[in-house]
Amino acid sequence: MIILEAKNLSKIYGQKSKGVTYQALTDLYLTIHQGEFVGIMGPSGSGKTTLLQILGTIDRPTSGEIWIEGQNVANMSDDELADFRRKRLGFIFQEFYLLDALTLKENILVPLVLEKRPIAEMEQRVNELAKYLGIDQVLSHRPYEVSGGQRQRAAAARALVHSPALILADEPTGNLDSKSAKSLMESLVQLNKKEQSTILTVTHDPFTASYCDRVIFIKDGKVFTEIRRGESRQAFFQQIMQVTTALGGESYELAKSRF
Ligand SMILES: Nc1ncnc2c1ncn2[C@@H]1O[C@H](COP(=O)(O)OP(=O)(O)OP(=O)(O)O)[C@@H](O)[C@H]1O
Repeated sequence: MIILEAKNLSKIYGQKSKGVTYQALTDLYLTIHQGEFVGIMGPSGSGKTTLLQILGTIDRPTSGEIWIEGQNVANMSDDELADFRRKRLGFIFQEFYLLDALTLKENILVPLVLEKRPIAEMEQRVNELAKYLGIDQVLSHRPYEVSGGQRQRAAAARALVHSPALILADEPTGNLDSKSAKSLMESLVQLNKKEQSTILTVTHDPFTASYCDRVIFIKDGKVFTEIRRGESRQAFFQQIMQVTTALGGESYELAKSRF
């Protein structure tokens, strides 16, 4: 089943009347199926964050269509979008955006409370996710009382708690050390398999991307190429490195040493 379909997507920043415009996305097409774990990579400035924000309905495209679960979100009003975003999407950012005044458990519960779900159901769901993500022992702690890796696991649990149609992540491992990054990605893969959740993540890190089923490379606001993972994650990592090198950009010597 197709969860997300973007057609002919373009984004122009700035105002034509002022003569200062920048075309960040050009006629981009993208299809994501249910249960897929997809990475988006590309050089700095290629349009990755712009794409994620538009797919996440945080920003609007200049033209084109975005269908999520069969609904054209580009046609929705701001109020409809806010409702749709809250109910059907989940977000994980590089900065964890947890509320310091709340415990991890309360932070994770926020999306369910907003949906007014029954308390017993909420408890069960949070405990189940926390166990999967290995944070069940620290649920009563506040964000500043746990490690960065645990904070990001809590943020992942919050993104998943209401079983959204699509989870959008922007550099989820960007603030994590390599060990925490590895275990976060392993947990996300496990959850993705178990819950058939659909995850789309922007990353500049080939190691993080190697956990995805498919990686789409963006260049100059268009899809440059895409590659799919076979049996071996290590072989996929090498492929990702090759495309990244072909596209130009940073050196990833450090990433290599993580296997
Ligand atoms: N609000 C804005 N107004 C004008 N130009 C913008 C705006 N936001 C982004 N851009 C430009 O659009 C292009 C794409 O930006 P975007 O942040 O999507 O790239 P990116 O691939 O995520 O880059 P990075 O890897 O460095 O985060 C860049 O050239 C950027 O300068």
